[in-house]
Amino acid sequence: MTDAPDTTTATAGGPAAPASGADVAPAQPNVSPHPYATQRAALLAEREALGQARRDTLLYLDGVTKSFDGFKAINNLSLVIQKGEMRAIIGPNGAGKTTMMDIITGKTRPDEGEVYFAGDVDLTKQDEAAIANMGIGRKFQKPTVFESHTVADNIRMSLAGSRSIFAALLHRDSAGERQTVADILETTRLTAKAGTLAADLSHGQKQWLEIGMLLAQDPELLLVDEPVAGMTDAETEETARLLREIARTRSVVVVEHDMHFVRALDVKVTCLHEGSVLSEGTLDHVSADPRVVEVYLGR
Ligand SMILES: Nc1ncnc2c1ncn2[C@@H]1O[C@H](COP(=O)(O)OP(=O)(O)OP(=O)(O)O)[C@@H](O)[C@H]1O
Repeated sequence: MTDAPDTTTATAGGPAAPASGADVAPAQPNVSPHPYATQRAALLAEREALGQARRDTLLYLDGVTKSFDGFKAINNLSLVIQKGEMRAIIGPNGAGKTTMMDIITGKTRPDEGEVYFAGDVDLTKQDEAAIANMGIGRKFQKPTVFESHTVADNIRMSLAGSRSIFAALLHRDSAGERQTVADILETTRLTAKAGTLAADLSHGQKQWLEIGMLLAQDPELLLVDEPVAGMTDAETEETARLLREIARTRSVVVVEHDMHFVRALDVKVTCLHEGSVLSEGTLDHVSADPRVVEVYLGR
């Protein structure tokens, strides 16, 4: 039998007293705990430490697997995003980036593994609407704005929450709402375009507007899929600045292939491959990883 840590303190010649001193504990013989009890205590302590690590994170994926017709699109994927962190996700086509986002947002259910938000919320048990309501916003690659409405109205409609779009347009804004819209327009570089129809924006400005519409829902975590695809170089640079500003108050996960943009983000990078994390760290570290060069950057 191995020595086990004794959880009691023996008094000289007498029975054990509780370590914390106080008032309870009837007299007990001073015996070591059964080895199984010791193992169980160690297991519980380990679980408690894991639970604590999970509770300190905003997004926690562990051992996540998802197969489509026997093909593992996500394969034992583990990924942790801290509160207030921005993370860039890179990786070759088919690496599982979109499927990972689908799992986080409840569009796809994993076959195995844990997916937790804000410590304790098991996302695998929530549907898409509930996940959006609890503060996870997603921007797809193609912007979907209301083209026949002004930029400001697009943001007001997203602020409206449970109001219908029609009601939102008739609704008289409170001073607080006007300020929020103004702040979002400023963050998304669209103040001068507030009265412009969304249809008349450039592609890059439409992407920013959609980011603004997400911000109007006040998400704690933003998932952004290839935001700079099709943007000019100037728009790409501005998008990096814009996302860095947003990430001062929220967590952001950005999937992107444009390495100039990823460098401008200047954040930790995760490279996915065949549904798992292939490499993780600074962009310099990840791009110097021979495995990343082989499957992605060297192509
Ligand atoms: N609904 C589905 N049914 C069958 N296979 C799927 C489905 N969704 C994804 N896959 C497969 O899973 C793998 C991962 O796809 P996924 O779209 O997640 O990759 P990705 O990293 O986002 O790629 P890309 O950079 O091209 O967008 C691919 O081989 C894809 O064909």
